[in-house]
Amino acid sequence: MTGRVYKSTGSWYTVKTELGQTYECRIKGKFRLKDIKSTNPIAVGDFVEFELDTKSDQETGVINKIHDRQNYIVRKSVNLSKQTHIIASNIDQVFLLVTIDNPPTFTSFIDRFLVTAEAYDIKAILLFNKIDTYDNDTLDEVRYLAHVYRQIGYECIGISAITGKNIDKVKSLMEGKVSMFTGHSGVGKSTLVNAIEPSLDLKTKEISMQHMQGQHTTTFAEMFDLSFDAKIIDTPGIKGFGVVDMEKEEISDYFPEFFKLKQDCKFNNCLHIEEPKCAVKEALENDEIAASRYRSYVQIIEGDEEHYRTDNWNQE
Ligand SMILES: Nc1nc2c(ncn2[C@@H]2O[C@H](COP(=O)(O)OP(=O)(O)OP(=O)(O)O)[C@@H](O)[C@H]2O)c(=O)[nH]1
Ligand SMILES: [Zn+2]
Repeated sequence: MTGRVYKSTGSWYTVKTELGQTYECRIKGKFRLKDIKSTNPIAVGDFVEFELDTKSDQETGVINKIHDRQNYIVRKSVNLSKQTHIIASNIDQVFLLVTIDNPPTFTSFIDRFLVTAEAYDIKAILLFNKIDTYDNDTLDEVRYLAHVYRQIGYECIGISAITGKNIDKVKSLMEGKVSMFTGHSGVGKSTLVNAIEPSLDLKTKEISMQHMQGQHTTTFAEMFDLSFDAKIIDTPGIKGFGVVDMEKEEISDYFPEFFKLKQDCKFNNCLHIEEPKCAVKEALENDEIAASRYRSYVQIIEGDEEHYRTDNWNQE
């Protein structure tokens, strides 16, 4: 039978068939995946083949095949260096919640997120939340940022998880798809998910607090079916959106507006930093590329993590 993994607790996987039946499944014997050094062979979101285990009293299943993944997000495993933990797979889109203040979301953070989404090959959408609280200047800032990111090709929506403004738009984007939500603590992720599906009580907060208190709770991603043909993957206790190792040379490929210009740079291995006749820098000088995007790019290239975290320059 074919099914999809909704939950994993280490040795057992909750698998749901197309008909909506769920089975607790195990993996039989050694299960290796080529090319991925992973601590877990099967992740939430995976499509798998399984057989019912007739020997046991309860109806359980044995997974014997995993379908190729469209994409997947990973976390570095704490103990085993070079090994990664696959958090979830086959994700159609990820929504980044952005607030201008309370808490502030800087463009450096947005751009890091977008680079990661590009590297993972997952569609990213920006949701500017709490617009019910903004004065005119702050709304101008939202409009400016939305303009910058729309120009690059990212969908941007101003929303309020409290008043319900544009929640219908978010819901219609979610139809027929698997979505994730991310953003700084306090941007309104729980409030938004609650506005989208009031009956769904995600455990995000509870579990991440246990996590912080140092209890040995291992947290796992989980997929939920919503009432309107949409799925959400919740990743309790997992900060951010995973990590991708990138070579310096490939970073600009994940800035779509830079990538488009790359062929016009004099050097085909141009890093768009010091090189002469660089199409990206020319575009920057002509205001065809946002200065904040270029700054984010340079920060990532320099790998200046400390600077990135403490950075609080204003978005223009
Ligand atoms: N005015 C207003 N307040 C909001 C909105 N969305 C969320 N909030 C408030 O912002 C605070 C944080 O919201 P949460 O939904 O808990 O934020 P979160 O992103 O889930 O936070 P973490 O669980 O820490 O990651 C709460 O007090 C919410 O009521 C909004 O659209 N407008
Ligand atoms: Zn260049």
